Amino acid sequence: MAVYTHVSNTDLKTLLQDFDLGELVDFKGIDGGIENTNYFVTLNDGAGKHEYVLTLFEELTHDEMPYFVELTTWLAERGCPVPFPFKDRNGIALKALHGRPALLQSRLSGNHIEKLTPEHCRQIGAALGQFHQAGLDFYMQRQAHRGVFWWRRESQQIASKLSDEDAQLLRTEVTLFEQLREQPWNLPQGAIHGDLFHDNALFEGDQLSAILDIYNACTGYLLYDLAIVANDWCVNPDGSIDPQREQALLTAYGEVRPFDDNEYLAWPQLVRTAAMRFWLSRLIPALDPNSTQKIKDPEEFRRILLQRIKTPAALP
Ligand SMILES: Nc1ncnc2c1ncn2[C@@H]1O[C@H](COP(=O)(O)OP(=O)(O)OP(=O)(O)O)[C@@H](O)[C@H]1O
Ligand SMILES: N[C@@H](CCO)C(=O)O
Repeated sequence: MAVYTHVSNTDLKTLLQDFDLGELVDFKGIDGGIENTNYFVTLNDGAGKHEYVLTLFEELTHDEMPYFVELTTWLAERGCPVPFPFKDRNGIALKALHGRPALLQSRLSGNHIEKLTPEHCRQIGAALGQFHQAGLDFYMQRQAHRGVFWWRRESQQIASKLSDEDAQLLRTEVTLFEQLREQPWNLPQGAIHGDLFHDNALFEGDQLSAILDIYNACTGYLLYDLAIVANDWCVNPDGSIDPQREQALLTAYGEVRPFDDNEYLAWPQLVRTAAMRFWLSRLIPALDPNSTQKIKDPEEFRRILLQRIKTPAALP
């Protein structure tokens, strides 16, 4: 379960003294997630009970947090269904608990979807288009934590633990992305989510109600963000792509933010780069005997990468 840092009743009551949100009724650690510690928190403000989420950040530092506080507030104000942090009575959202950055956020309603349909993909495509449009004039920048510099370094460090074939596959993808960056394509960039897997979305019935876990957000190619979504939302368990779901995703996204000409050229590589990035981030803890992180299967993304190489992707 993803409670890495234990929060006691007293910790929480002390934190809540800074806010005017009500009395603590209940709180409970959340099972899902692998990076951060999350608790559902119930408060009573006298008029009734309200639900919140307390997140303690296990990897991000205090210095990195203002980007996320500002971005989530910015996006929520522009109608994106993202949780936003509450400010205490001094106007401060960013708190600290057990030395970790902590935020008390809105709890959004809805459930995770297990069986993805073209309609779910259409909705997430439109919502990601809206997210990117809303973020275009966002005033802060952040370099990706697991971006080009990270995968260049990590792919070299891990190579000795891989088969020659896999090490070569990683090297090739890192090089191909570097070649893409050198093209004079001027691909649209902005604030991207960076990890919009379907387990980071909630649906109320069949309506998208929340986009969660924005803490991989950074400044990057908008199309790369869409590639991350396509590789998770539109893929079958064997790594093959479901063309109907992918068509629904890309068409809905393109209706909100029409693609630039050069994005058509970049797409076949960006879906490969996105598959490589998650293959690598899953390989690192899986091959580290001392890792305390919950392990997700790296093979899934190796299969997707091979599939994307075998059948080059195309934007509609
Ligand atoms: N604001 C929220 N509203 C409703 N549910 C939430 C909220 N925040 C978190 N959750 C629930 O907690 C789960 C874990 O949260 P989250 O995905 O942010 O954790 P994480 O460890 O940061 O994630 P990841 O494994 O994707 O890195 C979510 O999948 C969701 O079920
Ligand atoms: N969504 C990521 C984990 C969180 O960053 C994965 O499935 O590998």
